[in-house]
Amino acid sequence: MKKVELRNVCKSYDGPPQVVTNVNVTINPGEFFILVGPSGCGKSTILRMIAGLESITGGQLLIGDQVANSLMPSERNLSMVFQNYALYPHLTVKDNIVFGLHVKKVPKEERKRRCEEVAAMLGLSDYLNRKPRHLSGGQRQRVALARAIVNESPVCLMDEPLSNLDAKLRAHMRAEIRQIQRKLGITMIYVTHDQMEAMTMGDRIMVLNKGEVQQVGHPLDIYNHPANPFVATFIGSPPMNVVDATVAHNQIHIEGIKPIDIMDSQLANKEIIQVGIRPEHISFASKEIEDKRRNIVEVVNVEVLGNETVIAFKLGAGEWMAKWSGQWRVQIGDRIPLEISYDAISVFDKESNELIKSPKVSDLHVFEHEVI
Ligand SMILES: Nc1ncnc2c1ncn2[C@@H]1O[C@H](COP(=O)(O)OP(=O)(O)OP(=O)(O)O)[C@@H](O)[C@H]1O
Repeated sequence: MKKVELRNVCKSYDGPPQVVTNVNVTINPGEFFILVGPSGCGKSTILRMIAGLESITGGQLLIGDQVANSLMPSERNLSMVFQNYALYPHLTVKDNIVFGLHVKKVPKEERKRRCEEVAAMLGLSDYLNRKPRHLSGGQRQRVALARAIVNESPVCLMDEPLSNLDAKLRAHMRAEIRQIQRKLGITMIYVTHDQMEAMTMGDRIMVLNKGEVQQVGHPLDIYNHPANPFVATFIGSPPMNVVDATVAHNQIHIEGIKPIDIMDSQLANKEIIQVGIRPEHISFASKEIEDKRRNIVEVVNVEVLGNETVIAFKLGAGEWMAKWSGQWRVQIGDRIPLEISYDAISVFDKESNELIKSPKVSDLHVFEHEVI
């Protein structure tokens, strides 16, 4: 286990513009840390700088307590799993797994022991004499993982390792990678563009956009308190609905719905704001709800996801989405009553984009530790 620290790390290829700007973060020993963001935001570049496959143009990289900027990749004591697995096609699974140990001149008996151990852990024991072309995508992915683990490096880097797998296998491998990382206690730095993967796997997530860090935090903290509208709409599916609004007479005015009463003083001195609301925080407004809080909207699309229903509806000049648990018989063209309450919304500053107010989280369930 080792920590990895980036201090003001920057990267530009052949002069401006910078593709990575002033990244500051300390990744703790044994942590599962995720870099997530849209295509081209600089995730792979950061990972490759940590691996030593790309030079660092500014700032400092520390691995453990050692400044690593100018160390060769082989001197950094890291293992790496790439998107395309990068297996040697002419070598068997066994030889692929122990290739790095061979290079490091680990004795033969030790190589055999470690290979068998890791193969058993990943369900590869029956395939050790096969060539990669005779394996399925998931099995190849496991070989790449085995090759990274067998090195017993304290830090492992993964660049979109699951993107070539089908949805079911991807979900399975997510859990498997997470369990192995826990078991071995390695520090994991994992790149993905998939916010769901980031939410489900990471101890902490770093959200990037255009080479800049938007927010670093625990998945639920980011979900509940996104630092700005970019993070709010990137994390969560369907994304948070975000719209410009005005503040007047102690009410928030949003085009297409009735004014929302402001219940605290957080918005004093604001005239223009951005309001966000997660689809699951838009509620169905029953008849008992007073008229000034009921909004009748027109449904433009319905997606039934088993025990959840996603409803898209017109709002002002745009479209919003609501997500309700349970099964709802709603049709395109129906007019349905909704409530958007002050407690449910997020508010962002219009100029700085910073979060001013988060919704009240009412459905956080906490298990107390039980002694049996
Ligand atoms: N060798 C290179 N020369 C010039 N620009 C590059 C080079 N490699 C990457 N870039 C640019 O750097 C930026 C960040 O690329 P990077 O591959 O790190 O993004 P990413 O977030 O990993 O994207 P993706 O999810 O699509 O892999 C992009 O704008 C890309 O075009």
